[in-house]
Amino acid sequence: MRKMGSAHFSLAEALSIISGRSQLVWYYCMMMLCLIPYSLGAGRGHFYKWEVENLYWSPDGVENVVMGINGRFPGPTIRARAGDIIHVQLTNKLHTEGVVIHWHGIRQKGTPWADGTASISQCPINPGETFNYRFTVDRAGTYFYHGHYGMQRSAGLYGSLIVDVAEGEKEPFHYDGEFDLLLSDWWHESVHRQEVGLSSKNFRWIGEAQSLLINGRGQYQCSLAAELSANHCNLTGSEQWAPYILPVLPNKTYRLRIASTTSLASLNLAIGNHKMLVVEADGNYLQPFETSDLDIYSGETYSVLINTDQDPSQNYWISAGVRGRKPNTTQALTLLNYQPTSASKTPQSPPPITPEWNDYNHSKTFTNKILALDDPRVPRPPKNYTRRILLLNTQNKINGVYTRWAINNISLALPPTPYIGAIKFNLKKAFDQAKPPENFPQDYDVMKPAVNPNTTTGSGVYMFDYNSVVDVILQNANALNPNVSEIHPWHLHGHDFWVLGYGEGKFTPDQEKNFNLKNPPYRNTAVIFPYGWTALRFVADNPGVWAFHCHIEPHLHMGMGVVFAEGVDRIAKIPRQGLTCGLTAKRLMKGKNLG
Ligand SMILES: O=C1O[C@H]([C@@H](O)CO)C(O)=C1O
Repeated sequence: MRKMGSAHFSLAEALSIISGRSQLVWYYCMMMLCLIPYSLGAGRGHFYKWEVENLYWSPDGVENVVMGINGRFPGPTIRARAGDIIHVQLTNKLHTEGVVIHWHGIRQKGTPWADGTASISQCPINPGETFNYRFTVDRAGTYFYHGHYGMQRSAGLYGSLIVDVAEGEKEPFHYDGEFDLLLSDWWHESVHRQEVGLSSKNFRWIGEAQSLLINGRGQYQCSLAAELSANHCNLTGSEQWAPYILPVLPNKTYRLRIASTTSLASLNLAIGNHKMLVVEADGNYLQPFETSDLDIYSGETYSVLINTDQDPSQNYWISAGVRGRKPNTTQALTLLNYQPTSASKTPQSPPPITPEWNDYNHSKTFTNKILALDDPRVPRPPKNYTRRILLLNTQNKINGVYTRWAINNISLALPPTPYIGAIKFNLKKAFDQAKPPENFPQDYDVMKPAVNPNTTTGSGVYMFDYNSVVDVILQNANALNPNVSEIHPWHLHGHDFWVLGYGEGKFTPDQEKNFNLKNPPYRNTAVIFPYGWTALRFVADNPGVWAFHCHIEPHLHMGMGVVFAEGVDRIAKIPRQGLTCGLTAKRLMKGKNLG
């Protein structure tokens, strides 16, 4: 039954996900009772056996070390149907560091211990050890997975996770074929060196990426577009860094599933001569809208439809370039290759030009077009909230020497005991018991550097009443240097939220009257623009402990995140596998039951 890659797994395993009590389940299965849930329509199971290891690889033509899975970079694509059960048996083959994998956009209803966030939902998996991720993919959509320990996502630990509609269900749009595009940025400096630079007394910023990658492939030393110059890439197509080409037939509709797992870059994607119809974001359907270029921030996913209605004797560039930071990285390129035209035919038109990096009006116009589809599958927000918290994002110093990011003047320092165990077993020494602040001083000037940039680290938790409606106002501000405020894409684990609105400057309660309660997009990642605010609403209906953080990897490393928790007392038995560190390990050693 078990082999490398994907396979259906046993009914018993399927059941153990549903109940979280594998031994009992085996017993019941022996009694043949396990047939009942299957006949009631439980999803199909997919079993994957993965090994995470460092590999020599050339993502952009320069040999480097990447964090891969089963000898590949990026990791294998998971493909399932809504309602299916995924079981990834993950073995850590790294030599000297732990690892975890987060299933980005999957809400982990009933399986909060499988969220794959080190210090929050589990202990890092030690070298040589194996952890079983079992969870249900409850909704069709475009997702991805990635490392969530230190900066392992930046090291290349990521892959696509695609969920099709359940058998017999239909998408609200038609397409003839599809491609997955996983976008990332790539540094030649090792992630270990980057982490040291960011955490040292003499702060060293990572700088801009050397390359942008599409499905793990970029070109650093040469250009695909520079046909007549010596700099033209000389490729056979079999290189690890040869572009992932999209072969299409004329007069068809294709779905491109686009996910950004970038460490730092905000991107803009465009296809020469082709418009895109945007239909899905973060696993939720959108009111379709047409665009000639698409902004995508780290942690976001989109589906777009394109019609291959252009001259079929030509090929067309697909390009992705940096937005929101002064770019120092060349565009990523690949080809929309009309069949039977040869893929070696260079497009007639040059690659689309990325809008100016600081043309924020362009980004805001795009963002404001993103609205939920009028469809019962996309939930609408409750009209009122139970609790509202304001989160001020600032860049700070600690003791005048370390550079960090802070939320309401606390910079997140993750503790060694996973919160999920610490809260469930009331281990008060495991993290700061003081409630983290819910707002910031009224007179804080978001347009200027902080008067006193000093901050402290903390590990407190925002605890929400189960089923309460929470509003979060993310407030951006000036960074340490004058006239600098950056883009931050915030990602919430365990939930989707409604994006009720965006605004400029400091949020004031009277702006609530402009909130979109009718058809706000339902997402798991939303951006705050420089000097602006973003208002989110979600229902705290998923028992667990959930990270909410800036998806820019170095920013999270520098403390830009908070921890949310709700209904932890309702969590069924947490598998011991994930709790064998910190104070939960001590509890296990004392022989105390973790149930
Ligand atoms: O966190 C960051 O640090 C640098 C800069 O602010 C200090 O060098 C930068 O561009 C960030 O996004």
